[in-house]
Amino acid sequence: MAHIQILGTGGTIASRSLPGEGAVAADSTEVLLQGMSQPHTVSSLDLLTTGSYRLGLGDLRTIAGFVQKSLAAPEVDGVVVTHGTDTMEETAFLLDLVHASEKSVVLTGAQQTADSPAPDGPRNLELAVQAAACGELRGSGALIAFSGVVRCARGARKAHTTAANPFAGGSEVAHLVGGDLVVTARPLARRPLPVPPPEFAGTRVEVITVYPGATTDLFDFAVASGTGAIVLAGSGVGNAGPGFAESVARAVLQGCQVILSTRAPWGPVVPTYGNGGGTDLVAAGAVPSRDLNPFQARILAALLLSLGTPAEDFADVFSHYC
Ligand SMILES: NC(=O)C[C@H](N)C(=O)O
Repeated sequence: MAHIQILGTGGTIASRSLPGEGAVAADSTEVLLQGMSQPHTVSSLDLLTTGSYRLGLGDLRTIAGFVQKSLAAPEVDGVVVTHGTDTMEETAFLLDLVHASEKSVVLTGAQQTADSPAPDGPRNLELAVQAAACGELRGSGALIAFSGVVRCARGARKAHTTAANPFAGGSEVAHLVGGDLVVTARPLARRPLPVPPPEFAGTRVEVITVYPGATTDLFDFAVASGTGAIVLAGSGVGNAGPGFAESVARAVLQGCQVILSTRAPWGPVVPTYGNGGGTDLVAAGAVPSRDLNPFQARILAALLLSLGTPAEDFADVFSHYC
């Protein structure tokens, strides 16, 4: 029997529909745990009670701090974070980047509110506790457990708005077979980064997407208004239209880091094309995000900036973690 620390942050798993107000996070983790059957002991703490679409980087830092403290407690064998699904991939990836324990941290949530006729929260929470307690999954870092599947935080994204399992990507490490958790893979371990310092909360990293006819106005405005970095969600393997390579070069000269990611949902950034494409964007100083989607690339960039990574080392350090 293991002891699992549950940290609540809200999301649909904790939400109830209020007449005229829509679904709002309301339930404490105590309430989520009522009637849950599992063989492990649990303790719970409510950090936040909010939809994940309202979270800021300061909230992600708070969550990371409590996760770290919980993992360090000798009586705790694993940690579960209940969280909205909208931005779970960001929090999960931050937790993975700073994860420095053999114990697992497992994020879960729900697609149906707690007061819906068929809530999925209780069985997702049971799965998350099972995964956090699973000895075979030790050393796997931050994981997302949802709808019978446990996957790595790195590479996971909310890929469907309403499906029972909205997550795709992120290597699958385990799944349920008739109530048993079958472990199928182990993720690569990377050297953990330090937990976010207070500066993380105020670090600005904007995501700008390209599309046919996109001007550089938003990009240039972000640079002029002092953003620390921009993630450019390019087309395909990482391309952008007229003017972007010049804007990237100007941004980098002014000390704004530029990350080249892709608006395509899957696949790596592979600088290939000239005439303003990825080859020119990288020559202008953009750092390819490889397999990281724009939103996880943004979290890595914000963490590195907040840690005071020197501008001349940024590309190397970023490339090491993407
Ligand atoms: N399914 C969910 O949890 C979505 C919710 N809007 C949230 O991210 O908080």
